[in-house]
Amino acid sequence: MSAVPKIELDGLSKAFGANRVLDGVSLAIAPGESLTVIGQSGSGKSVMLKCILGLIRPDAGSIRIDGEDITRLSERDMARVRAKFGMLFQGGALFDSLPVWRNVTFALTRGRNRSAARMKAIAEENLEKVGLGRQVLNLRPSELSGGMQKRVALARAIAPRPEIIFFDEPTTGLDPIRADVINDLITSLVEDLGATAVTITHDMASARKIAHRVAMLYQGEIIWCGPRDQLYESGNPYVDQFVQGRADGPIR
Ligand SMILES: Nc1ncnc2c1ncn2[C@@H]1O[C@H](COP(=O)(O)OP(=O)(O)OP(=O)(O)O)[C@@H](O)[C@H]1O
Repeated sequence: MSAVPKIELDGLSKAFGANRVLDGVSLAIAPGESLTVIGQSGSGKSVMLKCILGLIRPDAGSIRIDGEDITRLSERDMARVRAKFGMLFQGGALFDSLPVWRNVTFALTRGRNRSAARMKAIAEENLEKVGLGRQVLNLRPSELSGGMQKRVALARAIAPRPEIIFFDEPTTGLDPIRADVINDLITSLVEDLGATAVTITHDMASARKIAHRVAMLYQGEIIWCGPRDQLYESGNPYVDQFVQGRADGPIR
């Protein structure tokens, strides 16, 4: 790991009333690393992600991006940090009232008036990276298949060339073959862009394929973090039960 992690969480804690969701999460992610976060439903994966994105303020602990603690930044400074982030939302979250090219360039225009021809050219270039042709530029998202919509959402996430990309369950709802196509795309995009990637997933095949390392969140803490090829031989009974999807074991 290089001297300054791209993302560093230290003692991150967040409770909602009596519900202690994050209870001292510590994790360092190196520049260019792809990390996958696994854990049961309700274990706090999304809350962790929202803390990093600055959407939820943690109760304690620090979040460093390129060494800068972002937990107490003003909204204006947070906007500067957010410009480093790209996000692929669960379900794509495309705007159906806008054609594909406007969806892809959404973060680039941010309501400003930009040349449509220039934006279409950028959309085309990014769609090509995810294997879609110019024939989809003027279509509405609802005119595309689910797999194609995911690709458009991916093109939108990478269009601003973010330094850090967050993927929230990128393969959910896709058949295994399409899911694997998305896994390959994520792997090559992250490599191409040299981006740091954090992916939340319930899909173990995807976790193993796209991650350099996998971290498991359980009862508010990272209970295991290791290279993807050790996921099935972690020696940790909680991880074992989870990745094998067994009802029996220490997790109730
Ligand atoms: N804004 C909020 N207010 C109160 N409780 C919240 C809020 N956001 C999340 N929680 C609670 O935090 C816990 C963790 O939720 P979170 O969405 O992070 O789980 P998750 O691991 O992402 O689950 P899933 O895999 O099902 O998406 C849950 O008990 C949830 O009810």
